[in-house]
Amino acid sequence: MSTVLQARPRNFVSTPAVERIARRALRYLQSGYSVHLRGPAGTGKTTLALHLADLLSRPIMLVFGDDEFKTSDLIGNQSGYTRKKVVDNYIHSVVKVEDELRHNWVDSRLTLACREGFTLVYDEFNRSRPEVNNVLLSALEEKLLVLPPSGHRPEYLRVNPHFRAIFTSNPEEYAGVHGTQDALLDRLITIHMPEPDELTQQQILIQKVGIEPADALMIVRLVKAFKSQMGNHSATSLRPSLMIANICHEHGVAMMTEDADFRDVCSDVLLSRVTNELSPATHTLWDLFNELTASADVLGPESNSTDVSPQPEADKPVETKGSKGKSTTKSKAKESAKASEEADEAGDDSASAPELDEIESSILTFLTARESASLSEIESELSLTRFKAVDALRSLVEAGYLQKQNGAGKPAIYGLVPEES
Ligand SMILES: Nc1ncnc2c1ncn2[C@@H]1O[C@H](COP(=O)(O)OP(=O)(O)OP(=O)(O)O)[C@@H](O)[C@H]1O
Repeated sequence: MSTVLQARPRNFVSTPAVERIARRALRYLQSGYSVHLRGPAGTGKTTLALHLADLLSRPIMLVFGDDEFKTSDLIGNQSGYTRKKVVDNYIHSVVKVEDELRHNWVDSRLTLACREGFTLVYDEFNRSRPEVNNVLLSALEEKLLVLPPSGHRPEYLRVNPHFRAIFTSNPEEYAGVHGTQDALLDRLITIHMPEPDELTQQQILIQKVGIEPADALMIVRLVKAFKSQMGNHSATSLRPSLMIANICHEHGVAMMTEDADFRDVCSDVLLSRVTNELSPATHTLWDLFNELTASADVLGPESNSTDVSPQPEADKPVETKGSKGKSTTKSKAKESAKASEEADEAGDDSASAPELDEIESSILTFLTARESASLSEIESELSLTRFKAVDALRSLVEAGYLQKQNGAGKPAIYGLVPEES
């Protein structure tokens, strides 16, 4: 017996890139064509296929390609017998016995889908041997499914007009994958599924795992950078990113490149996937951790001042932390106002107060209300990208508005520079 699947992919993430592919595929399906989603492992083909099948609002038959498959696994087979015995004893001296033995035919998923007009999702169909899939050729083109000869039922099944098929496949260079007959490809509309873009991967991590946008972005970038440096193009970074995010989220591991547990999780997930030698791969990963740590490591105490991105002279505060000790944010504001008044009186532009851009001002306003926050919190509250947040925080720390506190193994916290007593 075949079970009908009512699939509603949970947390399906639809970003503009996903939406575009989905719209294209849906258009073809609505016009009566079958669609083939092809791409490397982990690009979201199965998820999209089920989403599309769900959009078609018909029951779904899900089949997974398998090298061991026989045609009967697709269309059905004879299963057991029905015996019919008629004993006719109408005239007591004559007994007529009719004994009939019939094979029972059981539809498999393709036959059921064709008969009832369901949507067939044939996942990784090229893992089945090509000759097994031949039965699809007439079903897709002539809309006739050819069944094995039998004296008790028709050998041709007219395909229900609602029947649609969505195929997914990995490229042929993958292990365990067969070539596909041109005749079948010719009947399908093939859409190439590339690696999901950064935004899609980030959104999938946020929605499926429930982590902060900044953490999701950092993991996606780390995995992507590692994969590209290792020259690994056979799989996407989505699955390993999801694994790392899930494990860290469930076990309370700080998603920070300087955290030892985080590094362990990433190493276990990522290094097991590389075909390169382990030692250089480990070095590459460690270099990436350090690079990312450095890029998120906004200017700390004065000792890091060489790290500061240069600012135009006129924008620099009148008093810097290094020259006259720490000033408070409030007193800085007063200083700025005073400096600006003096400058107005003297007609001198050079002493004007440091100008804050929109992002810096919004961070200051946010921290005035919150007192302190981590980089991730600032990013997500103010919807900033990591680079914009880091740049703005660096400027604010350098200008003496903010201070950064590094906690061992915990995210750095930014807060207003306290009032001088
Ligand atoms: N649009 C999406 N929304 C939510 N989750 C997604 C989306 N796309 C992919 N995923 C998630 O990414 C992971 C990989 O997706 P999926 O299994 O669909 O990829 P695939 O291309 O079929 O991989 P394979 O070729 O290895 O079978 C899954 O955990 C899936 O839930």
